[in-house]
Amino acid sequence: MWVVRMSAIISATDLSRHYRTPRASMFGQPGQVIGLDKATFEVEAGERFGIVGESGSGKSTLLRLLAGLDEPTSGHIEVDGLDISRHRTPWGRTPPGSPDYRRNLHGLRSRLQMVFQDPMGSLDPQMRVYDIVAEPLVAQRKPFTDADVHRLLRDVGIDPSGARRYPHQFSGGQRQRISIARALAPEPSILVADEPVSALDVSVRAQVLNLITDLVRDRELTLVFVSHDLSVVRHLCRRVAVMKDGQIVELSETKALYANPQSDYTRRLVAAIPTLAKSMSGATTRDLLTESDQPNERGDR
Ligand SMILES: Nc1ncnc2c1ncn2[C@@H]1O[C@H](COP(=O)(O)OP(=O)(O)OP(=O)(O)O)[C@@H](O)[C@H]1O
Repeated sequence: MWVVRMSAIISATDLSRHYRTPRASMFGQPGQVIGLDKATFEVEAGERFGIVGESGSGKSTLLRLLAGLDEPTSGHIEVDGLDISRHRTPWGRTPPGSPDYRRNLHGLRSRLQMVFQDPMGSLDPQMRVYDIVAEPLVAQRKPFTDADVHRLLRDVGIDPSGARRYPHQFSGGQRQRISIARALAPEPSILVADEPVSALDVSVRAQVLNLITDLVRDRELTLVFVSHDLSVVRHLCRRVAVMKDGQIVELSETKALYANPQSDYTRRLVAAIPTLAKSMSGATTRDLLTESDQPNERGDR
């Protein structure tokens, strides 16, 4: 029998990020906080990969490294064939990158895009929706037309007639749709979603989750989805990494993780976190979407 092994699109080996903290006194030594400690994992192309953990467990630190927004203090990271492992010095400084590194980082911008937790905070309130969605294309000097921007808006369920408006004229759910359109604009191969629904009203969470699921499937994207809520990850992800104190304490197929959590920490997470399904009267995200999801402006909150 042939075993088809998919290729890793993200590969991290012993990836660490230690933060320096200021000296407590004039003669004291600066302290250190471990944001991420020797994380090793791979994400396969086209996979939906979840990262869960309580506040302070290192999820954002890991994401920043994946997105090239920060540099590790040690370890290796490769995203879509691009090595972005430039190390910070122990003094917290970043050495100038080699031309290869800078080229890789530039390449990463079009291959990996992020959707953040708070759509209001991540969208420039002074920019019109059209310019927000086109921004990555302008930054990467990619040619585009009005029709491209309008199609992106339609793809996320926003009527293109709203393209001249500003973010505050939309509801929270719609603003998150606009950030998703912006993330999709450069046609990335990887979408990283950092708690994309936790700032949204419970009634629209399922709609946005289903939108992400559909877009990821239709565009054959790799999804890295971060949440402190295991129930959300359960609906979306094939595998999940559980983080605690900067370490990956468990990494397994989502089903196995729920059926047979290996660590006490994971068991506690599974048992303790209120589930999306429970908070929505037992309906699954898919059920909720099929009931009614044709958002109108300010229709979803
Ligand atoms: N810039 C920084 N300087 C110092 N310590 C930091 C910095 N950023 C993060 N940390 C520390 O690193 C650890 C991991 O933080 P991180 O933000 O990655 O966790 P998280 O799981 O994303 O938490 P949350 O869900 O609250 O965002 C925490 O102890 C945090 O205090």
